[in-house]
Amino acid sequence: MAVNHEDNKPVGHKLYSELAHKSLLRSDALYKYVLDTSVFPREHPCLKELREMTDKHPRNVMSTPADEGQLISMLVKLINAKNTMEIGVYTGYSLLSTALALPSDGKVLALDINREYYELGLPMIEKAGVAHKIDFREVSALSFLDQLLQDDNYLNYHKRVIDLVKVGGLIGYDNTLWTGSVALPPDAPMLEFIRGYRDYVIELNKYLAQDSRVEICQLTVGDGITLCRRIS
Ligand SMILES: C[S@@+](CC[C@H](N)C(=O)[O-])C[C@H]1O[C@@H](n2cnc3c(N)ncnc32)[C@H](O)[C@@H]1O
Repeated sequence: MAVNHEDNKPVGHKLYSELAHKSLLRSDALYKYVLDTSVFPREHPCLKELREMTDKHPRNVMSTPADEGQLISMLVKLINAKNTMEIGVYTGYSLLSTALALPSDGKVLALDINREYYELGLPMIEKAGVAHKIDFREVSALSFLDQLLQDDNYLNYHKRVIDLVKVGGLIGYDNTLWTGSVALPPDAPMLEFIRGYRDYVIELNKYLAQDSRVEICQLTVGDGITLCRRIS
């Protein structure tokens, strides 16, 4: 749900087509400035190719934006990550960002229920010379992580993933502001797919805020990313 911040009225999905991006930064000109100045000039050519290919895909709204890919790359390097996991690959923009940022012996376990999406981006991943770092599994992530859980909601991911991350390790949850809908009243008009997942996102955010095992930082990049650094 997009919100016009001047009069605080929801404007539905119109904003996506007008701005052609899903950043929470509601100034088209400012977002373009960020991309043109700091992101695109440094984007790896294979990431650029993957992004441009994905832009033509009918489900391109799912793709990780380039500024978020840049953030992921920086984080992977800052924490000297070696073993990472990506849940939800789509065509692989964040996966390729991660794989490029990892050392040559680094690994990404990449989980998605749809191999076809992954295969769309695979030629660019191979061209970038990082396919050897990726272990792709076509699985439903929760059943892969823990056969016991039935309910595919966001909080259940946290309950599994936290045990897989060492103290000092980092988890990044994407879409935690869910196009801004988390701050709207429940009866506000919003797209069905936004409403359908909104409560799960709110539940995750509340849980993370009180989870003493992690230090958290809510970023307003892309659709909202919550960084969780495991501290105990
Ligand atoms: C928002 S997209 C991910 C975007 C991706 N990180 C990128 O860089 O473009 C969500 C992905 O999650 C996958 N997915 C949905 N439910 C899943 C599940 N239960 N287990 C694994 N993958 C799932 C979808 O097939 C889709 O490719």
